[in-house]
Amino acid sequence: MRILVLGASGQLGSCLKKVSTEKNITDIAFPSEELGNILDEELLEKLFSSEKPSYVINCAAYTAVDKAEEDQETCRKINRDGAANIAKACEKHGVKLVHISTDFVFKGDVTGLLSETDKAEPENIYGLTKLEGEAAIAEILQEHYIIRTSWLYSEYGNNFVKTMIRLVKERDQLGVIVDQVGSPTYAIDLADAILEIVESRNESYGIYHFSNEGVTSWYDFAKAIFDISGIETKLNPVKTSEYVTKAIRPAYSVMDKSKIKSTYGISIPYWRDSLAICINRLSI
Ligand SMILES: NC(=O)C1=CN([C@@H]2O[C@H](COP(=O)(O)OP(=O)(O)OC[C@H]3O[C@@H](n4cnc5c(N)ncnc54)[C@H](OP(=O)(O)O)[C@@H]3O)[C@@H](O)[C@H]2O)C=CC1
Ligand SMILES: Cc1cn([C@H]2C[C@H](O)[C@@H](COP(=O)(O)OP(=O)(O)O[C@H]3O[C@@H](C)C(=O)[C@@H](O)[C@H]3O)O2)c(=O)[nH]c1=O
Repeated sequence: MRILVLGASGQLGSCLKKVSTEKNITDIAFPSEELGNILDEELLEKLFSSEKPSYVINCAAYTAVDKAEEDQETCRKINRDGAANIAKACEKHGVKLVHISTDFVFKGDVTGLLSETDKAEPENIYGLTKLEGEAAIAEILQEHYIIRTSWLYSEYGNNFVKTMIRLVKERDQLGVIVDQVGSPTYAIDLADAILEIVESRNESYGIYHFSNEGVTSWYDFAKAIFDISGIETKLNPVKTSEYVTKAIRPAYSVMDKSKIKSTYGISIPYWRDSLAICINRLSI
């Protein structure tokens, strides 16, 4: 059962590399962006023909949320058209697709758990193009799993945890938004869940929500990062209205994970426990 990972050099791709090695999964390929450019249909055709995967895991995306507001065209090309190109290749070659999406497809005005069937109404270009990518896949390919996740971090790539640890060295105090609430996700835990789904061969296609257990604000997340790291700093809670960004972010995006847990028997760690593991690995 060969697995092909696209977007392999990003944060989640790197976590998939680490977790697949730990799980002793060897029939898996991680092509570079040069060989696996999702905007190049001919290249994808060659890759699918040579690798002959049973599953593709797509981690490739445009993830610069603020930049996307001014760079709509590129963002849409990657998040919508790129996703469609992969789905077309999967359909042609009889391949199952695991695609990753985001809590930013939601508006963030519901203070309850968001289920897979709740209305998605993105407030920013990144979220909108990710939702368009989901729709394109669903139209082209039946054999798809779309996993929406939120607030991804790990020891790899760019993320909030690494940004906080960098900024604290540069500034004597930090202001972090306290009125945006969600669930952080250790990308290693997500990689583990994705590989469990693939290895289960359970063909319950459709949309799933996955994050770590628990709920927090960006401010409380930052506080936990510094507490666990033993870093003392002056951390100020700020309101969204006081922290100007190009993109609007959901005020409340907490996803219900019962579907993925009951379908695949996945047990999900509490966010603070996974954060401690990540910080421990970062400081090794
Ligand atoms: N990061 C987060 O907080 C969250 C992410 N997600 C979703 O999870 C998935 C993985 O995210 P993450 O690993 O953090 O993101 P990264 O930005 O770390 O990784 C995305 C990768 O895709 C690559 N890429 C961009 N364009 C192409 C292309 N045309 N062909 C092939 N590869 C390309 C990027 O390369 P390059 O760097 O060269 O552009 C990068 O290596 C994405 O679908 C994202 O939308 C969902 C919720 C939260
Ligand atoms: C760096 C920084 C950020 N913030 C705020 C801005 C924002 O509301 C929040 C997180 O900022 P970041 O830019 O790190 O993260 P952001 O890019 O908004 O993260 C999102 O990325 C995309 C890809 C997703 O899919 C989402 O689930 C989510 O993880 O923290 C502060 O308040 N103070 C700071 O010093």
